[in-house]
Amino acid sequence: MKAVIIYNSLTGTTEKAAHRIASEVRALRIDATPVAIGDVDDETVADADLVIVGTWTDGIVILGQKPAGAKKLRGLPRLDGKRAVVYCTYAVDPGQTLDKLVDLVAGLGADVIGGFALARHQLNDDVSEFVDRLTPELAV
Ligand SMILES: Cc1cc2nc3c(=O)[nH]c(=O)nc-3n(C[C@H](O)[C@H](O)[C@H](O)COP(=O)(O)O)c2cc1C
Repeated sequence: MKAVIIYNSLTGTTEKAAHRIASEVRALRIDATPVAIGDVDDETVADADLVIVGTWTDGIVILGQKPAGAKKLRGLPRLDGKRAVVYCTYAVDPGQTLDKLVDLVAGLGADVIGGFALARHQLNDDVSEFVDRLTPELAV
């Protein structure tokens, strides 16, 4: 099992989450690599069994929230036949960001098996809960 964590980060929170997810997943003896969205190429996803995609919440605090970098995300390599999990980080309220991110990544052809919104003020706790929820899927 090999997992890749693709992150889109502006100020570092989503990147930090990606690295923390990677280290928690590695603690389960599963290969996990964080990759910034700008560094992703076809090879990054080719041999991944699970693709985790994370971005930050962009909106007007509690209105019109959406996944940041949608254009970049839509430009990722196709994920046909891949299982994927998504996450967004947020400050106050992610609104529909996660659902929109699920749709976006499903649009790349992935089978999206779950998603999680991570609050930036309790990032470590939320990452732990996220990885706990993910653990049964990682055993497959
Ligand atoms: C332009 C902009 C708009 C944002 N809009 C929202 C929002 O509508 N709701 C929210 O909860 N957080 C919002 N945030 C906060 C970010 O989603 C949050 O801080 C996130 O963790 C930042 O991730 P990053 O450090 O990886 O860029 C916004 C941040 C920016 C810069």
